[in-house]
Amino acid sequence: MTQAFIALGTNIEPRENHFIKALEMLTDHSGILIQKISSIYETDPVGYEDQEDFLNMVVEVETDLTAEELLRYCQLIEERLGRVRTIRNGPRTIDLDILLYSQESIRLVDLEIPHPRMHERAFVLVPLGEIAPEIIVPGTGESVQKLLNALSEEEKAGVRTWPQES
Ligand SMILES: Nc1ncnc2c1ncn2[C@@H]1O[C@H](COP(=O)(O)OP(=O)(O)OP(=O)(O)O)[C@@H](O)[C@H]1O
Ligand SMILES: Nc1nc2c(c(=O)[nH]1)N=C(CO)CN2
Repeated sequence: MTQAFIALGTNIEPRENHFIKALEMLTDHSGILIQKISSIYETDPVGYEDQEDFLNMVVEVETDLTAEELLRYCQLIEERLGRVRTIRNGPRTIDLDILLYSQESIRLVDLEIPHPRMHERAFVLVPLGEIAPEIIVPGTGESVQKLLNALSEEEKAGVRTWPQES
């Protein structure tokens, strides 16, 4: 079994429902065992900013799928939940990104692990840091906590616990 981390994001309502359905589909696969689930965070959109806020979270799994098989299954979940690709970085019902697959570095045409943009994204590092602060991100030689500490206060302020207390 291999330890892997998957980031989930959604910014089309019903956002929480998309997370529930995606987690159900991950649970349903006999080759995937969910180990840890982070809190859900509400996050300012990064990249393309003229869109609704996201919900983001990270799950740790143990899997006997290869990294490519895991990618295909994540893409099946995206398809089943009705994801339509329009604008780059634009709105989505659900996005599943494989962040880490054991301590492997993988560079294929359609799969790069560690996820190439994870170390600069507070919406990934905050939930990942909640469940796996000590994990080293291959290629950087740094722990998730260290990468998180390197982000600016402004970047971290774009990631808030959810639901918000009123
Ligand atoms: N680690 C990875 N996890 C998921 N998809 C990946 C990964 N590495 C490469 N990809 C590829 O990225 C392609 C584009 O993914 P997608 O449309 O979800 O991008 P995006 O979510 O808009 O942007 P980003 O990748 O910056 O989060 C997918 O078809 C997939 O093959
Ligand atoms: N806050 C936030 N911003 C994003 C997200 C995301 O999941 N959360 N995903 C993107 C492309 O994958 C682009 N921008």
